[in-house]
Amino acid sequence: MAANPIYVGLDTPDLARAQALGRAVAPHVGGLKLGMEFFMANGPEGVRRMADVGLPLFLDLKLHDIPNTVAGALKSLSVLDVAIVNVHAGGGLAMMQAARAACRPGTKLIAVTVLTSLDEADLCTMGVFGDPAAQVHRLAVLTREAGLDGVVCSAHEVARLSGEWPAGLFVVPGIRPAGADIGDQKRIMTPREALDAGAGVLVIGRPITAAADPAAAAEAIAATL
Ligand SMILES: O=C(O)c1cc(=O)[nH]c(=O)n1[C@@H]1O[C@H](COP(=O)(O)O)[C@@H](O)[C@H]1O
Repeated sequence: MAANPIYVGLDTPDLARAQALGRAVAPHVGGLKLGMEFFMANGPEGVRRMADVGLPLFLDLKLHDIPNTVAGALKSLSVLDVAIVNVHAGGGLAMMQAARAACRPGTKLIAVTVLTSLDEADLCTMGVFGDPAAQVHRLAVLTREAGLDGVVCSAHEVARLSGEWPAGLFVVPGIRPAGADIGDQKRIMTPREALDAGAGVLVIGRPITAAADPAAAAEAIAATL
C-alpha cells in the first residue's frame, strides 16, 4: 500500500502527545493509527487535528454490532477523510455488507479476524477449537465475500491469505523487533519477517511509542525493511 508500510499505533488519550509523536516519527513511517483510546478521548475533532501531521490515518475502532448500528456508525464517521477504517469480521457477513455500503468512498474498509493478543488456548475458552489460522482463514473468506478491502491478521497467517487474495490489503499488528517486550501480544513476528510474509501494512505501537527516542526507534525499524 504505502511506500513505507509502517503505521504507528498512537495509543494515548492525550492529543498533544499524539501530535508530538506523530510529528517526530513522520519522516520514518507511512501512516498513523488512531485507536479507541485516542478516539474516546478526542472524538472526530481529534482525528481532524491529527490530519495536520500530513500522514494517512488508520482509524481503528473495531466496530462490532448489528448491521444497522455499524452502518450508522460508519455513516457518522464518513465526515472524516481517513485512509483505513475497520470492523470485526466476527460481526458476520450481513454486518460487513452493511458496513461496506455505508463506508466513505475512498476509505479502505478492513475486518479484524482474530486479535493478535489471542492464541489457540484463548480461542478454546471461547469455543473455537484448533489453530487460530483456521479461524482467521474462515473470517478472511467471509470478509472478501462481503466486498471489503482486506483484513487485520497476524503475520503467521498472512502468507496464505495474501496468496489466495492478491488484491487484498493485509494489515498486520503484533509486530515486535527481535528482543522487544511482547506485552499482551501473543501471535507476533519481527517487522522484516512480517513484510516478507506478505503484510501490506505493519501496525507498530509500543516498540516505537514507548521507546526513549520514538523517532530513532521508528528509523531503526524502517532501516530493517
Ligand atoms: O486492529 C488493530 O489495529 C489491532 C488488531 C489486532 O489483532 N491486534 C492489535 O494489536 N491491533 C492494534 O495494533 C496496535 C498494536 O500495538 P502494540 O502492541 O503496542 O505494537 C494496538 O493499537 C492494537 O489495538
